[in-house]
Amino acid sequence: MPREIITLQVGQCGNQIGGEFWKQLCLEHGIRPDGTLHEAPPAITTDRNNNIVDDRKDVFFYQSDDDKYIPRALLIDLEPRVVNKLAHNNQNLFNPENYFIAKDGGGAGNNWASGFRQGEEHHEQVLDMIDREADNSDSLEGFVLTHSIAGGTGSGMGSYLLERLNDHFPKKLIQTYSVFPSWADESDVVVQPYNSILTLKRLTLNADAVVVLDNTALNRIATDRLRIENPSVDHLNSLVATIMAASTTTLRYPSYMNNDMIGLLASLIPTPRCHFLMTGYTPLHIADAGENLASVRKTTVLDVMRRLTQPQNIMVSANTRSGCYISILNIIQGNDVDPTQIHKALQRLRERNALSFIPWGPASVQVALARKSPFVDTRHKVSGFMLANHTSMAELFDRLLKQYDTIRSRNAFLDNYRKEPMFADSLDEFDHARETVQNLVDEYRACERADYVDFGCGEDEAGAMGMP
Ligand SMILES: Nc1nc2c(ncn2[C@@H]2O[C@H](COP(=O)(O)OP(=O)(O)OP(=O)(O)O)[C@@H](O)[C@H]2O)c(=O)[nH]1
Repeated sequence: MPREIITLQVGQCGNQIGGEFWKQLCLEHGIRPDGTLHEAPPAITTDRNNNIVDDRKDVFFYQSDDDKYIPRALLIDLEPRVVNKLAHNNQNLFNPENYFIAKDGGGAGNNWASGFRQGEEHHEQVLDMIDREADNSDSLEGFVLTHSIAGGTGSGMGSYLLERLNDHFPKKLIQTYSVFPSWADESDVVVQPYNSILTLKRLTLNADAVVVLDNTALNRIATDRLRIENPSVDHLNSLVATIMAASTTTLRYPSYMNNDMIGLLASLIPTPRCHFLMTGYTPLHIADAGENLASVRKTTVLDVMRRLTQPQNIMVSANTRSGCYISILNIIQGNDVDPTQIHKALQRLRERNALSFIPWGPASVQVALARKSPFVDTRHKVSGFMLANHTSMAELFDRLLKQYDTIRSRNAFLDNYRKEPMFADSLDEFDHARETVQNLVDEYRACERADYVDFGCGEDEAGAMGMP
Protein backbone atom coordinates (compact mmCIF):
# COMPACT_ATOMS: atom_id res chain seq x y z
CA MET A 1 0.00 0.00 0.00
CA PRO A 2 1.44 3.42 -0.84
CA ARG A 3 2.25 5.75 2.01
CA GLU A 4 1.02 8.92 0.39
CA ILE A 5 2.59 12.32 0.92
CA ILE A 6 0.82 15.65 0.40
CA THR A 7 2.93 18.65 -0.58
CA LEU A 8 1.98 22.15 0.56
CA GLN A 9 3.76 24.89 -1.39
CA VAL A 10 3.49 28.23 0.35
CA GLY A 11 4.58 31.67 -0.88
CA GLN A 12 6.67 32.70 -3.85
CA CYS A 13 9.74 30.63 -3.08
CA GLY A 14 7.70 27.64 -1.88
CA ASN A 15 5.75 27.55 -5.12
CA GLN A 16 8.79 28.16 -7.31
CA ILE A 17 10.83 25.33 -5.80
CA GLY A 18 7.68 23.18 -5.65
CA GLY A 19 7.12 23.79 -9.37
CA GLU A 20 10.68 22.64 -10.14
CA PHE A 21 10.23 19.58 -7.94
CA TRP A 22 7.13 18.47 -9.84
CA LYS A 23 8.86 19.12 -13.15
CA GLN A 24 11.66 16.77 -12.08
CA LEU A 25 9.25 14.13 -10.74
CA CYS A 26 7.26 14.19 -13.98
CA LEU A 27 10.49 13.72 -15.94
CA GLU A 28 11.60 10.81 -13.79
CA HIS A 29 8.26 9.02 -13.98
CA GLY A 30 7.58 9.65 -17.65
CA ILE A 31 4.64 11.95 -17.00
CA ARG A 32 3.91 14.69 -19.51
CA PRO A 33 3.09 18.26 -18.34
CA ASP A 34 -0.59 17.46 -18.89
CA GLY A 35 -0.48 14.43 -16.58
CA THR A 36 -0.57 11.75 -19.28
CA LEU A 37 2.07 9.04 -19.45
CA HIS A 38 4.75 8.81 -22.08
CA GLU A 39 4.35 5.08 -22.19
CA ALA A 40 1.47 2.74 -21.41
CA PRO A 41 0.46 0.76 -19.47
CA PRO A 42 0.34 3.26 -16.62
CA ALA A 43 0.94 1.03 -13.62
CA ILE A 44 3.99 -0.72 -14.99
CA THR A 45 6.71 0.87 -17.04
CA THR A 46 9.62 -0.84 -18.66
CA ASP A 47 13.14 0.42 -19.24
CA ARG A 48 15.01 0.22 -22.53
CA ASN A 49 15.87 -3.42 -21.85
CA ASN A 50 12.22 -4.15 -21.18
CA ASN A 51 12.79 -4.67 -17.47
CA ILE A 52 9.80 -3.83 -15.35
CA VAL A 53 10.45 -0.80 -13.24
CA ASP A 54 8.52 -0.75 -10.06
CA ASP A 55 8.07 2.96 -9.69
CA ARG A 56 5.60 4.12 -7.12
CA LYS A 57 4.01 7.14 -8.67
CA ASP A 58 1.12 6.94 -6.23
CA VAL A 59 3.14 8.26 -3.27
CA PHE A 60 3.20 11.74 -4.81
CA PHE A 61 0.50 11.49 -7.52
CA TYR A 62 -3.01 10.11 -7.81
CA GLN A 63 -4.88 9.15 -10.94
CA SER A 64 -7.93 11.01 -12.10
CA ASP A 65 -10.93 9.31 -13.71
CA ASP A 66 -9.34 9.76 -17.11
CA ASP A 67 -6.10 8.14 -15.84
CA LYS A 68 -4.05 11.33 -15.73
CA TYR A 69 -1.48 11.67 -12.97
CA ILE A 70 -2.20 14.58 -10.65
CA PRO A 71 0.22 15.81 -7.98
CA ARG A 72 -0.95 15.54 -4.39
CA ALA A 73 -0.06 19.20 -4.03
CA LEU A 74 -1.65 22.39 -2.74
CA LEU A 75 -0.38 25.64 -4.23
CA ILE A 76 -0.91 28.35 -1.64
CA ASP A 77 -0.04 32.03 -1.85
CA LEU A 78 -1.29 35.41 -0.70
CA GLU A 79 -0.59 36.93 -4.10
CA PRO A 80 -1.49 35.40 -7.47
CA ARG A 81 1.57 35.78 -9.68
CA VAL A 82 3.55 32.58 -9.10
CA VAL A 83 0.60 30.21 -8.69
CA ASN A 84 -0.97 31.58 -11.88
CA LYS A 85 2.29 31.09 -13.71
CA LEU A 86 2.57 27.49 -12.54
CA ALA A 87 -1.04 26.85 -13.55
CA HIS A 88 -0.38 28.40 -16.95
CA ASN A 89 2.86 26.50 -17.61
CA ASN A 90 1.45 23.15 -16.50
CA GLN A 91 -1.94 23.06 -18.15
CA ASN A 92 -4.01 20.38 -16.43
CA LEU A 93 -1.21 18.95 -14.30
CA PHE A 94 -2.32 20.37 -10.94
CA ASN A 95 -5.85 20.05 -9.63
CA PRO A 96 -7.33 23.58 -10.02
CA GLU A 97 -9.30 23.00 -6.80
CA ASN A 98 -5.96 22.94 -5.01
CA TYR A 99 -4.98 26.52 -5.78
CA PHE A 100 -5.41 28.88 -2.89
CA ILE A 101 -4.81 32.55 -3.64
CA ALA A 102 -5.99 35.14 -1.11
CA LYS A 103 -8.79 37.30 -2.52
CA ASP A 104 -7.13 40.65 -1.92
CA GLY A 105 -3.93 39.25 -3.47
CA GLY A 106 -1.67 41.71 -1.69
CA GLY A 107 0.89 39.23 -0.33
CA ALA A 108 2.41 39.60 3.12
CA GLY A 109 4.92 42.37 2.34
CA ASN A 110 7.87 40.45 3.81
CA ASN A 111 6.15 40.56 7.17
CA TRP A 112 5.93 37.25 9.06
CA ALA A 113 3.18 38.63 11.30
CA SER A 114 1.02 39.57 8.33
CA GLY A 115 1.49 36.11 6.80
CA PHE A 116 0.64 34.47 10.13
CA ARG A 117 -2.47 36.61 10.60
CA GLN A 118 -3.67 35.94 7.07
CA GLY A 119 -2.98 32.24 7.59
CA GLU A 120 -5.38 32.36 10.52
CA GLU A 121 -7.99 34.31 8.53
CA HIS A 122 -7.98 31.77 5.72
CA HIS A 123 -7.31 28.63 7.71
CA GLU A 124 -10.78 27.07 7.34
CA GLN A 125 -10.64 27.19 3.58
CA VAL A 126 -7.07 25.87 3.43
CA LEU A 127 -7.72 23.10 5.97
CA ASP A 128 -10.80 22.05 3.98
CA MET A 129 -8.58 21.67 0.94
CA ILE A 130 -6.01 19.69 2.94
CA ASP A 131 -8.77 17.45 4.38
CA ARG A 132 -10.13 16.76 0.92
CA GLU A 133 -6.69 15.81 -0.31
CA ALA A 134 -6.07 13.65 2.79
CA ASP A 135 -9.38 11.83 2.25
CA ASN A 136 -8.20 11.12 -1.26
CA SER A 137 -5.38 8.88 0.02
CA ASP A 138 -5.54 5.35 1.44
CA SER A 139 -2.70 5.50 3.91
CA LEU A 140 -1.46 9.06 4.24
CA GLU A 141 2.01 9.15 5.75
CA GLY A 142 2.48 12.86 6.08
CA PHE A 143 3.05 16.29 4.66
CA VAL A 144 5.86 18.10 2.96
CA LEU A 145 5.96 21.89 3.23
CA THR A 146 8.04 23.91 0.76
CA HIS A 147 8.68 27.56 1.68
CA SER A 148 11.29 30.17 2.47
CA ILE A 149 11.81 31.21 6.07
CA ALA A 150 12.64 34.84 5.37
CA GLY A 151 9.74 36.41 3.43
CA GLY A 152 6.21 36.97 4.74
CA THR A 153 3.93 34.29 3.29
CA GLY A 154 6.05 31.13 3.24
CA SER A 155 7.41 32.03 6.66
CA GLY A 156 4.32 33.46 8.43
CA MET A 157 1.50 31.56 6.77
CA GLY A 158 3.79 28.50 6.61
CA SER A 159 4.30 28.81 10.39
CA TYR A 160 0.58 29.05 10.99
CA LEU A 161 -0.06 25.98 8.86
CA LEU A 162 2.66 24.00 10.65
CA GLU A 163 0.95 24.68 13.98
CA ARG A 164 -2.48 23.73 12.64
CA LEU A 165 -1.19 20.58 10.91
CA ASN A 166 0.24 19.44 14.23
CA ASP A 167 -3.16 19.84 15.94
CA HIS A 168 -5.22 18.57 13.05
CA PHE A 169 -3.09 15.55 12.08
CA PRO A 170 -1.18 14.71 15.27
CA LYS A 171 -0.02 11.33 13.99
CA LYS A 172 1.21 12.38 10.57
CA LEU A 173 4.81 13.23 9.80
CA ILE A 174 5.70 16.76 8.77
CA GLN A 175 8.83 17.33 6.76
CA THR A 176 9.79 20.68 5.30
CA TYR A 177 12.12 21.91 2.59
CA SER A 178 13.01 25.30 4.01
CA VAL A 179 14.98 27.89 2.07
CA PHE A 180 17.34 29.91 4.27
CA PRO A 181 18.25 33.43 3.11
CA SER A 182 21.58 34.27 1.59
CA TRP A 183 23.48 36.31 4.17
CA ALA A 184 25.89 37.60 1.58
CA ASP A 185 23.12 39.19 -0.46
CA GLU A 186 22.66 42.68 0.90
CA SER A 187 19.89 43.49 -1.52
CA ASP A 188 17.68 40.99 0.28
CA VAL A 189 15.18 42.34 2.75
CA VAL A 190 16.43 43.82 6.03
CA VAL A 191 13.75 42.21 8.19
CA GLN A 192 14.74 38.69 7.11
CA PRO A 193 16.30 37.88 10.51
CA TYR A 194 13.00 38.72 12.28
CA ASN A 195 11.00 36.52 9.94
CA SER A 196 13.58 33.74 10.06
CA ILE A 197 13.75 33.54 13.86
CA LEU A 198 9.95 33.52 14.17
CA THR A 199 9.74 30.71 11.60
CA LEU A 200 12.61 28.72 13.09
CA LYS A 201 10.64 28.47 16.33
CA ARG A 202 7.83 26.64 14.46
CA LEU A 203 10.27 24.51 12.49
CA THR A 204 11.83 23.45 15.78
CA LEU A 205 8.58 22.77 17.62
CA ASN A 206 6.16 21.72 14.89
CA ALA A 207 8.12 19.85 12.21
CA ASP A 208 9.57 16.34 12.39
CA ALA A 209 12.34 17.00 9.88
CA VAL A 210 13.62 20.07 8.08
CA VAL A 211 15.76 19.76 4.97
CA VAL A 212 17.75 23.00 4.95
CA LEU A 213 18.15 24.61 1.53
CA ASP A 214 20.66 27.34 2.14
CA ASN A 215 20.77 30.03 -0.56
CA THR A 216 24.27 31.05 0.57
CA ALA A 217 25.63 27.56 -0.05
CA LEU A 218 23.60 27.02 -3.22
CA ASN A 219 25.10 30.23 -4.64
CA ARG A 220 28.59 29.09 -3.65
CA ILE A 221 28.13 25.68 -5.26
CA ALA A 222 26.73 27.19 -8.45
CA THR A 223 29.68 29.60 -8.63
CA ASP A 224 32.56 27.42 -7.44
CA ARG A 225 31.55 23.92 -8.47
CA LEU A 226 29.47 24.60 -11.57
CA ARG A 227 31.41 27.71 -12.57
CA ILE A 228 28.36 29.81 -13.28
CA GLU A 229 29.38 33.44 -13.01
CA ASN A 230 26.20 35.00 -11.68
CA PRO A 231 23.84 32.22 -10.68
CA SER A 232 20.17 33.08 -11.21
CA VAL A 233 17.26 31.93 -9.07
CA ASP A 234 16.56 29.36 -11.79
CA HIS A 235 20.05 27.92 -11.36
CA LEU A 236 19.54 27.66 -7.61
CA ASN A 237 16.15 26.07 -8.08
CA SER A 238 17.57 23.52 -10.46
CA LEU A 239 19.91 22.45 -7.64
CA VAL A 240 16.97 22.45 -5.24
CA ALA A 241 14.92 20.22 -7.57
CA THR A 242 17.83 17.78 -7.79
CA ILE A 243 18.04 17.62 -4.00
CA MET A 244 14.31 17.28 -3.48
CA ALA A 245 13.92 14.58 -6.10
CA ALA A 246 16.99 12.65 -4.87
CA SER A 247 15.77 12.78 -1.27
CA THR A 248 12.54 11.08 -2.30
CA THR A 249 14.07 8.44 -4.60
CA THR A 250 13.77 5.55 -2.17
CA LEU A 251 10.10 6.38 -1.66
CA ARG A 252 9.43 6.43 -5.38
CA TYR A 253 11.68 3.56 -6.46
CA PRO A 254 11.47 1.34 -3.42
CA SER A 255 13.96 -1.37 -2.59
CA TYR A 256 14.44 -3.29 0.62
CA MET A 257 14.82 -0.32 2.97
CA ASN A 258 13.82 3.34 3.47
CA ASN A 259 10.60 2.80 1.58
CA ASP A 260 8.64 5.27 3.64
CA MET A 261 9.33 8.62 5.23
CA ILE A 262 9.45 7.27 8.77
CA GLY A 263 12.06 4.69 7.77
CA LEU A 264 14.06 7.36 6.00
CA LEU A 265 14.07 9.84 8.85
CA ALA A 266 13.98 7.75 12.02
CA SER A 267 17.63 6.71 11.95
CA LEU A 268 18.74 10.21 10.94
CA ILE A 269 17.05 11.91 13.86
CA PRO A 270 17.80 10.16 17.15
CA THR A 271 16.73 13.11 19.31
CA PRO A 272 13.60 15.13 18.60
CA ARG A 273 14.78 18.72 18.27
CA CYS A 274 17.98 18.20 16.31
CA HIS A 275 16.06 17.49 13.13
CA PHE A 276 17.63 19.96 10.69
CA LEU A 277 19.28 18.06 7.86
CA MET A 278 21.97 19.09 5.42
CA THR A 279 22.41 17.65 1.95
CA GLY A 280 25.11 16.84 -0.57
CA TYR A 281 24.89 15.61 -4.15
CA THR A 282 27.43 14.38 -6.68
CA PRO A 283 28.06 14.58 -9.61
CA LEU A 284 26.24 17.86 -10.01
CA HIS A 285 24.53 18.90 -13.17
CA ILE A 286 22.46 21.88 -14.24
CA ALA A 287 20.78 21.60 -17.61
CA ASP A 288 21.81 24.95 -19.09
CA ALA A 289 25.17 25.31 -17.42
CA GLY A 290 27.07 23.92 -20.40
CA GLU A 291 29.88 21.44 -20.67
CA ASN A 292 31.97 22.89 -17.88
CA LEU A 293 30.49 20.24 -15.63
CA ALA A 294 32.20 17.32 -17.21
CA SER A 295 34.87 17.49 -14.50
CA VAL A 296 33.63 14.27 -12.92
CA ARG A 297 34.39 11.66 -15.56
CA LYS A 298 34.51 8.30 -13.88
CA THR A 299 32.06 7.57 -11.14
CA THR A 300 32.51 4.66 -8.77
CA VAL A 301 30.65 3.99 -5.56
CA LEU A 302 33.73 4.73 -3.46
CA ASP A 303 34.38 7.93 -5.35
CA VAL A 304 30.77 9.10 -4.98
CA MET A 305 30.66 8.28 -1.27
CA ARG A 306 33.96 10.05 -0.65
CA ARG A 307 32.82 13.17 -2.49
CA LEU A 308 29.51 13.33 -0.65
CA THR A 309 31.07 14.29 2.65
CA GLN A 310 33.62 16.73 1.23
CA PRO A 311 32.79 20.15 2.67
CA GLN A 312 32.75 21.80 -0.77
CA ASN A 313 29.90 19.50 -1.86
CA ILE A 314 27.73 20.15 1.18
CA MET A 315 24.84 22.46 0.52
CA VAL A 316 24.85 24.34 3.79
CA SER A 317 27.14 27.23 4.69
CA ALA A 318 28.50 25.62 7.83
CA ASN A 319 31.95 24.21 8.51
CA THR A 320 31.54 20.44 8.75
CA ARG A 321 35.21 20.16 9.71
CA SER A 322 34.19 21.43 13.13
CA GLY A 323 31.53 19.69 15.17
CA CYS A 324 30.44 16.14 14.42
CA TYR A 325 27.98 14.01 12.52
CA ILE A 326 24.96 12.70 14.38
CA SER A 327 24.05 10.45 11.46
CA ILE A 328 24.42 10.08 7.69
CA LEU A 329 22.21 8.53 5.04
CA ASN A 330 23.67 8.08 1.57
CA ILE A 331 21.39 7.22 -1.32
CA ILE A 332 23.42 5.70 -4.13
CA GLN A 333 21.67 5.73 -7.49
CA GLY A 334 22.77 3.47 -10.29
CA ASN A 335 21.36 0.56 -12.22
CA ASP A 336 24.31 -1.80 -12.10
CA VAL A 337 25.66 -1.13 -8.64
CA ASP A 338 26.90 -4.22 -6.91
CA PRO A 339 26.02 -4.01 -3.18
CA THR A 340 29.46 -5.39 -2.29
CA GLN A 341 30.96 -2.17 -3.72
CA ILE A 342 29.00 -0.25 -1.13
CA HIS A 343 30.26 -2.50 1.62
CA LYS A 344 33.84 -2.04 0.45
CA ALA A 345 33.45 1.72 0.13
CA LEU A 346 32.06 1.95 3.66
CA GLN A 347 34.97 -0.08 4.97
CA ARG A 348 37.50 2.15 3.21
CA LEU A 349 35.91 5.29 4.57
CA ARG A 350 35.90 3.82 8.08
CA GLU A 351 39.58 2.85 7.80
CA ARG A 352 40.44 6.41 6.84
CA ASN A 353 38.54 7.54 9.90
CA ALA A 354 38.02 10.90 8.25
CA LEU A 355 34.62 11.76 9.71
CA SER A 356 33.96 12.54 13.32
CA PHE A 357 30.78 11.32 14.95
CA ILE A 358 28.95 12.04 18.19
CA PRO A 359 30.68 10.48 21.17
CA TRP A 360 27.44 9.18 22.74
CA GLY A 361 26.12 6.96 19.97
CA PRO A 362 27.15 4.72 17.10
CA ALA A 363 28.72 6.16 13.94
CA SER A 364 25.49 5.86 12.03
CA VAL A 365 26.14 5.72 8.29
CA GLN A 366 23.34 4.15 6.33
CA VAL A 367 23.49 3.49 2.63
CA ALA A 368 20.46 2.87 0.47
CA LEU A 369 20.70 1.67 -3.07
CA ALA A 370 18.18 3.08 -5.55
CA ARG A 371 17.61 2.62 -9.25
CA LYS A 372 17.87 5.46 -11.73
CA SER A 373 14.80 6.54 -13.62
CA PRO A 374 14.61 4.86 -17.02
CA PHE A 375 13.16 8.07 -18.45
CA VAL A 376 16.15 10.29 -17.72
CA ASP A 377 19.48 9.97 -19.45
CA THR A 378 22.40 10.67 -17.15
CA ARG A 379 26.03 10.90 -18.11
CA HIS A 380 27.18 9.17 -14.98
CA LYS A 381 26.83 5.54 -14.02
CA VAL A 382 26.54 6.27 -10.35
CA SER A 383 25.32 9.33 -8.50
CA GLY A 384 24.92 9.90 -4.82
CA PHE A 385 22.87 11.97 -2.46
CA MET A 386 23.58 12.57 1.21
CA LEU A 387 21.23 13.57 3.97
CA ALA A 388 23.17 14.31 7.13
CA ASN A 389 22.52 15.44 10.64
CA HIS A 390 25.58 17.45 11.70
CA THR A 391 26.09 19.66 14.72
CA SER A 392 27.64 22.46 12.65
CA MET A 393 24.10 23.24 11.47
CA ALA A 394 23.98 25.38 14.63
CA GLU A 395 26.29 27.88 12.88
CA LEU A 396 23.40 28.89 10.61
CA PHE A 397 21.10 29.52 13.53
CA ASP A 398 23.82 31.36 15.42
CA ARG A 399 24.41 33.64 12.45
CA LEU A 400 20.70 34.42 12.20
CA LEU A 401 20.56 35.11 15.94
CA LYS A 402 23.41 37.61 15.64
CA GLN A 403 21.71 39.38 12.73
CA TYR A 404 18.46 39.38 14.69
CA ASP A 405 20.13 40.82 17.81
CA THR A 406 21.69 43.61 15.77
CA ILE A 407 18.39 44.94 14.42
CA ARG A 408 16.39 44.11 17.52
CA SER A 409 18.78 45.97 19.83
CA ARG A 410 17.94 49.10 17.84
CA ASN A 411 14.22 48.21 17.79
CA ALA A 412 14.52 48.72 14.04
CA PHE A 413 11.74 48.08 11.52
CA LEU A 414 9.21 46.97 14.13
CA ASP A 415 6.30 49.25 13.15
CA ASN A 416 4.82 46.85 10.62
CA TYR A 417 4.90 44.03 13.16
CA ARG A 418 3.21 46.16 15.83
CA LYS A 419 0.31 46.73 13.43
CA GLU A 420 -0.50 43.01 13.55
CA PRO A 421 -2.57 41.46 16.38
CA MET A 422 0.20 39.17 17.66
CA PHE A 423 2.49 42.12 18.36
CA ALA A 424 -0.05 44.86 19.09
CA ASP A 425 0.34 44.65 22.88
CA SER A 426 3.84 43.32 23.26
CA LEU A 427 6.85 41.97 21.41
CA ASP A 428 7.06 38.93 23.71
CA GLU A 429 6.68 36.50 20.81
CA PHE A 430 10.01 37.73 19.45
CA ASP A 431 11.65 36.91 22.78
CA HIS A 432 10.04 33.45 22.93
CA ALA A 433 11.15 32.67 19.41
CA ARG A 434 14.68 33.87 20.12
CA GLU A 435 14.83 31.69 23.22
CA THR A 436 13.66 28.60 21.30
CA VAL A 437 16.33 29.12 18.64
CA GLN A 438 19.02 29.75 21.29
CA ASN A 439 18.02 26.51 23.02
CA LEU A 440 18.33 24.73 19.70
CA VAL A 441 21.86 26.06 19.22
CA ASP A 442 22.73 25.01 22.78
CA GLU A 443 21.36 21.54 22.16
CA TYR A 444 23.45 21.05 19.03
CA ARG A 445 26.53 22.15 20.98
CA ALA A 446 25.62 19.78 23.81
CA CYS A 447 25.33 16.96 21.25
CA GLU A 448 29.07 17.25 20.71
CA ARG A 449 29.74 16.19 24.32
CA ALA A 450 29.95 12.64 25.64
CA ASP A 451 27.60 13.42 28.54
CA TYR A 452 24.79 14.61 26.23
CA VAL A 453 22.59 11.57 26.84
CA ASP A 454 22.92 11.96 30.60
CA PHE A 455 21.08 15.23 30.68
CA GLY A 456 20.68 16.90 27.30
CA CYS A 457 18.20 14.78 25.44
CA GLY A 458 16.54 13.36 28.54
CA GLU A 459 13.65 15.84 28.58
CA ASP A 460 11.89 14.28 25.61
CA GLU A 461 11.67 10.66 24.70
CA ALA A 462 14.71 9.66 22.68
CA GLY A 463 12.54 8.48 19.78
CA ALA A 464 12.39 11.52 17.58
CA MET A 465 9.57 10.47 15.29
CA GLY A 466 6.13 10.10 16.84
CA MET A 467 5.55 6.68 15.24
CA PRO A 468 2.29 7.02 13.39
N1 LIG B 1 16.23 29.37 -3.71
C1 LIG B 1 15.23 30.25 -3.89
N2 LIG B 1 15.05 31.27 -3.01
C2 LIG B 1 14.02 32.13 -3.23
C3 LIG B 1 13.14 32.00 -4.33
N3 LIG B 1 12.22 33.01 -4.26
C4 LIG B 1 12.50 33.72 -3.16
N4 LIG B 1 13.59 33.19 -2.52
C5 LIG B 1 14.15 33.64 -1.24
O1 LIG B 1 13.04 33.68 -0.31
C6 LIG B 1 13.10 34.84 0.50
C7 LIG B 1 11.86 35.67 0.27
O2 LIG B 1 10.73 34.88 0.40
P1 LIG B 1 9.54 34.80 -0.68
O3 LIG B 1 9.20 33.34 -0.85
O4 LIG B 1 9.89 35.56 -1.91
O5 LIG B 1 8.39 35.54 0.05
P2 LIG B 1 6.89 35.08 0.32
O6 LIG B 1 6.90 33.90 1.23
O7 LIG B 1 6.17 34.91 -0.98
O8 LIG B 1 6.28 36.31 1.13
P3 LIG B 1 5.78 37.77 0.65
O9 LIG B 1 6.51 38.08 -0.63
O10 LIG B 1 6.16 38.64 1.78
O11 LIG B 1 4.30 37.66 0.48
C8 LIG B 1 14.39 35.53 0.14
O12 LIG B 1 15.40 35.06 1.04
C9 LIG B 1 14.68 35.06 -1.28
O13 LIG B 1 16.05 35.08 -1.57
C10 LIG B 1 13.36 30.91 -5.23
O14 LIG B 1 12.63 30.70 -6.20
N5 LIG B 1 14.40 30.07 -4.95
